[in-house]
This record gives sequence, C-alpha cells and structure tokens, in this order.
Amino acid sequence: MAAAAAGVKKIIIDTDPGIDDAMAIFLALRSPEVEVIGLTTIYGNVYTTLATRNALHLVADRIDIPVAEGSHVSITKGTRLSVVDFVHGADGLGNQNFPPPEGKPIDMSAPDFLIEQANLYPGKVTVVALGPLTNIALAIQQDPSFAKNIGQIVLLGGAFAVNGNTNPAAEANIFGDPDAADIVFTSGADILAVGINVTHQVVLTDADRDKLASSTGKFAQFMCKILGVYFDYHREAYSTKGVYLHDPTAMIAAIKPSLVTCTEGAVRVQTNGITKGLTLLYNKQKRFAEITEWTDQPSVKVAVTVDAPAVVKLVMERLMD
Ligand SMILES: O=c1[nH]cnc2c1ncn2[C@@H]1O[C@H](CO)[C@@H](O)[C@H]1O
Repeated sequence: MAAAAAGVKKIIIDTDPGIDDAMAIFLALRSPEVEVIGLTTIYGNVYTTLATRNALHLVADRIDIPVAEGSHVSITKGTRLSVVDFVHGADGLGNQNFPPPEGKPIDMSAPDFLIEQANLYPGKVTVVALGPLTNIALAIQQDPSFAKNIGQIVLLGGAFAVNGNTNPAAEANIFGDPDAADIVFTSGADILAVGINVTHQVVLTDADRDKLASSTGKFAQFMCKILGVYFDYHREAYSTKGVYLHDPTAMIAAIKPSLVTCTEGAVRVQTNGITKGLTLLYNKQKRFAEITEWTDQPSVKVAVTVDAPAVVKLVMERLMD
C-alpha cells in the first residue's frame, strides 16, 4: 500500500471534534504525505464521550483506523471542564445530530495507545494534538521513555505574545488543562506549538465556503453541512466574515512544514490565577543570574509565521478532491 512508502509520516490525531477538528482529520485522510494510524479523543470542544462518538463518526468509512478514548478529567483529576458548545454546537458538529456511529473505540485508553505506538515505531510517530494535552501528559507520566520515543508532537495551542481566545490570557486548549500543557512543554520531546498568534492569520472566507459548497467532494459537502455554527460564532465574537482554521493549520504544519516558520525556546504555562493558561516563550537570549523555573528547560519550536494563502488553498484543494 502507498501509505507504507518511505517518507510517509505516521500520525496519531489527538482530538476533541469539533468543527475545525473535523476539517483537520479530513485533511489528513486526504494527504498522501501522512498515514493516520489512529485517533485518540479528549474533552475540549465537547466532553470526551461525545468526542469519541464524533471521532468514530468522522472515520466511519475507515474501519482500519482505531479510535482510543482519552481522559474524562484533567491531569489533576479536575472535573470542571470548560467545553464550548457555543463555538461548535451542542453536538460538537454544527448541531446536525448525526445518528450514533456503528464503530466502537478500541479496548485501550488513549495514553496506553500513544505509548504502544511510540514503542512500536520509535522516533517515527507524530502526534498531532488538537485539544487539551491531558492524554499526552499522561503518556509522558506513565512511560518515562515516551518523550524520547515519540517522533514529534505538533500541537495546536497557546497564544504567544497575543491575547487568548478563552480570555485575554489564555488559548482554549492550554486553558483546558494548563498543568498537562506544562508537563508536555517541559518533557524534552520534539515539539512544535502552533498558537493562535499564527492560526488567526488563516481565515476561510464566505467565498471559500461557497466554493466548497459547489464541489461534489464528500468531505467538502460534509464540512459545508457543519460549518454554519462556526461561521455564526465568528461573526458574533470577532465580527469577521470567515472562520479561523486553527486545527487545519496545525495539521498542515505536520503535513507540509515548509508553510510555517518557527522560533525556539523554553515554554512554560501559568497554571493558576487570572493568567491561568498563559503560555510564555523564553528565547534563551539572556543567561539569567538566578536559578529559576526556566533554568535548563528544554527548547521547543513555536510557530511564528504561516503562508496563510497557501494553507487555505491546500485545505480547499484536498477537501474538494
Ligand atoms: O473562541 C473560542 N473559544 C474556545 N475555543 C475555541 C474558540 N475558537 C476556536 N476554538 C477551539 O479551540 C481551539 C483553538 O483555540 C480550536 O481547536 C477550536 O476548535
């Protein structure tokens, strides 16, 4: 099979579907550069049970792709989760109330599946994380070699030197589990963080949606069905005539890394107070005299620019294909 060809990246998508998650998943399924070897689910846009149901729905035609259910609570066992039905609809998929999927999640938790795959293909698996980072942090805690064995973690999260989208301090995925995010950022894994400082440049317009609607591609048709709620939310919240392509941009950073540029440094996450969920990048240009929580922390990559027109074009082409 072509997917086994050299140079094809194995990816696991950790996801809380979610309208833009659906688009990112479809994009991956349509991209010859990657082979989707599994989905793991998490709360965020919806609760985890619904995320699993939606994930199964989105890959219903691909019974070869396992779906592993993730954590129902934050890494500190918190149950007061901030889910955003006003962004994605009560069902997470634009209030379409699709029938229950026929598929079932596998009999393995998301962290266990992540650990298993990282051990099976050391250095070869990329996790594309589109929700709060609880499952990834659990994998890091459960298996001390996970951070080394996982090839790369490309995550949609953070607001680097810009306002957040949950509140002025925090981006939604990091705010969803800041303790988990701090564990991931300081784990030593190869990480590329794509924050809303970048994804807010990538807008799918009304005209783009019309073009998608005129396509006969089944993924384009599906997206047009569910995008209404997401467009309404953006009009209300940002007065924009279009929607931000957060998750698809992170997926593109895994599929075609040349479309983003990055900087490097240590990232830490504020875990409490009014700036809970704030992500701060230390560029390591100054050697501070004091030993602090930043000293000797590993560097990660943080996206700083994106070729937005190329991302939108690629997303459109692949969905309409
Ligand atoms: O305004 C918002 N509040 C909360 N979550 C949002 C908002 N817009 C998009 N997302 C969701 O959170 C991630 C980006 O931060 C994306 O995964 C998107 O699905």
